[in-house]
Amino acid sequence: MQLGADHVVVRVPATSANLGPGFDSLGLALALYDELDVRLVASDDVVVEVFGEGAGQVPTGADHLVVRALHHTLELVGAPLTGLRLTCSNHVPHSRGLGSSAAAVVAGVVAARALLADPHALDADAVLRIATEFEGHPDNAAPAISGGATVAWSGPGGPRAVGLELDPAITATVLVPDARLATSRARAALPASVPHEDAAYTAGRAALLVEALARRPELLLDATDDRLHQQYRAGVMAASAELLRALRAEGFAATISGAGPTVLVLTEQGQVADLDAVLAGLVDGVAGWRVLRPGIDTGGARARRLAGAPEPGTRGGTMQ
Ligand SMILES: Nc1ncnc2c1ncn2[C@@H]1O[C@H](COP(=O)(O)OP(=O)(O)OP(=O)(O)O)[C@@H](O)[C@H]1O
Ligand SMILES: N[C@@H](CCO)C(=O)O
Repeated sequence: MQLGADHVVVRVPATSANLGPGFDSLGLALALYDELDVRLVASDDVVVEVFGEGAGQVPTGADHLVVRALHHTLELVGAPLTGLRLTCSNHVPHSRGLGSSAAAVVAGVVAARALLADPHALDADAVLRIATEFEGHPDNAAPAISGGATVAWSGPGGPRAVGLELDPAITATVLVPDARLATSRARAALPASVPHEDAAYTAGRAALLVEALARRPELLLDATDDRLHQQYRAGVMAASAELLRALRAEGFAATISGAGPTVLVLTEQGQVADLDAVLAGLVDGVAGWRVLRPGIDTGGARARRLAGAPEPGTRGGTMQ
């Protein structure tokens, strides 16, 4: 496969995975973005500049996660590997449960796709498959690719995802602590098995959540309850677990976002003032917490060619 462009820009959203009972399957894209500028250079050099989240912390050479995903994708389709200059303007907080690693990987894959002479060689399923190789589970990558709310699953043919209906009244509030937690550490806190009763309880809530998201937001509190992961992770994110408990006791559909420690609260637009009043007593002025209300992203990852061959449609792709 030949390259068809030498300069692309990419925008990819943050994501919140699990949404309570949908462990490793449900996810929601948030309008908080990493923006990247990728230029191929004539040498083999890889130079990465990072502004915002991750600056001074992530690698700045070929081992940068975006570059690894980009090179891996080019290699998969038999395209030549060249040096590049990558500039990242990041707004997705790292290691907080907002899908920063999935955003980086999806950005690398869609950037590689946009560089190809035939970007249609990789459809949205292929992007999800490659991203899942890096992530290990598809729940963040799926909404990062398509936007909106998604349910993702893996079968014999690899990972797949479908978009879910989302009531436009649903609003996402994210409570982001300063404290970081690596996904690997949160996953290590999970037990090898859970009681059948808890699995059945959680499966029922996940099914209900699909309806609550689509048409019945008044059911979000019940629908976001989980017994598979949050209780086991409380020990590695005590402050988030306590905030979650307090918000749910007040009637708000709070969940741990992804592997934590960010807390996601889903409300109807009309409940936002009530939520803010409760948050004023819980986190406002408490050192180390940021309250964000980013809106829900509906477009997913986008890549745009700035030079090279004629520009084909290089959106992150829609899923069936
Ligand atoms: N934009 C980025 N550029 C380079 N590396 C990144 C980027 N974003 C994340 N990473 C790498 O991924 C790590 C965070 O991944 P991790 O899976 O632990 O958390 P997360 O993806 O932010 O949260 P979650 O998976 O729970 O939503 C960072 O420490 C960094 O090494
Ligand atoms: N489903 C994943 C999301 C974080 O990557 C977890 O909770 O571990």
